[in-house]
Amino acid sequence: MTGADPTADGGDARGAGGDEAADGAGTDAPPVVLKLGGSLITEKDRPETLDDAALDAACDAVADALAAGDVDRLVVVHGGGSFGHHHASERGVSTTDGTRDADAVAAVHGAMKRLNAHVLERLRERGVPAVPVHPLSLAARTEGADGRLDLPLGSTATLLDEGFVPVLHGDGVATAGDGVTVVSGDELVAELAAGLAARRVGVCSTVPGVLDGDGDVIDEIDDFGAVADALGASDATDVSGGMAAKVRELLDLDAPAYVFGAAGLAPFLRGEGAGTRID
Ligand SMILES: Nc1ncnc2c1ncn2[C@@H]1O[C@H](COP(=O)(O)OP(=O)(O)OP(=O)(O)O)[C@@H](O)[C@H]1O
Ligand SMILES: C=C(C)CCOP(=O)(O)O
Repeated sequence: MTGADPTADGGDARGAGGDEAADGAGTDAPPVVLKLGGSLITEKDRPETLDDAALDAACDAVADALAAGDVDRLVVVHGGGSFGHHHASERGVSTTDGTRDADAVAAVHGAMKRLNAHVLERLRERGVPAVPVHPLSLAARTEGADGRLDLPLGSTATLLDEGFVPVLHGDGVATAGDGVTVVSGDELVAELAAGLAARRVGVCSTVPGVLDGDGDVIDEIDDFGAVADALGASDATDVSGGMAAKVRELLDLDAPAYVFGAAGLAPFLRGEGAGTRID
């Protein structure tokens, strides 16, 4: 495996559910946390529209990596794309602006569950033992502009121990003093990486990495200030801060994190570097 991360575990494949999942259960190797960006797996500017080819390719890469034993324990998170962001934006809900309208919460959460069901189905079709974890039912945010996210991880950790691939998603989140706000997939990635002591973190989006002012991929980022000028919001409907918010979240982690495009997914899962390394 050329250029492999020396910490890659090369453990048992868990490419299928049932007995194979049970056989793989009980290891406590640190997991890999992977976010599939909503920009990647949906057509972000067309409400509730999947990017079929991109989603299929991403699910192929995940299934292949598990079957080959390149990754043992894997947690997948996906973003909102044209499912969550569209509904949240229409209702004026974001990571900082909450709603007390139950219909608005149902619209955002319902859309994210529909996207989650598509992701789960395509992973399971490929033999990946993927099961859903819905953050709205688990998490809470404390009050104020710097509200802290509390994401209990017992369910995700136990699913991992039992040989499953938990699949979380950006969602609504109960927020003290503000009803329900949006929790982004990037925030979830950060919580999962810290709480599960992740080995590596990958964020797969539509860009080949974090781009500098000339449009070239930045190899490595270890300081927000040094790249802040180049970091913008998303170029599509997005209520959670785009690339700038992503880099902020990833810089706080202990685990090495990578931001890459579709072509970087298989190398990342093999334990190689991809796109921009953030640490
Ligand atoms: N310096 C930069 N380098 C790379 N992308 C950038 C930069 N500045 C802004 N962006 C935008 O950030 C987008 C990626 O962030 P975005 O939040 O849309 O991705 P995602 O995580 O795939 O989607 P989602 O939030 O739906 O999960 C890129 O498509 C690009 O438009
Ligand atoms: C808009 C919603 C509900 C999810 C946002 O998650 P993200 O796409 O990871 O920013």
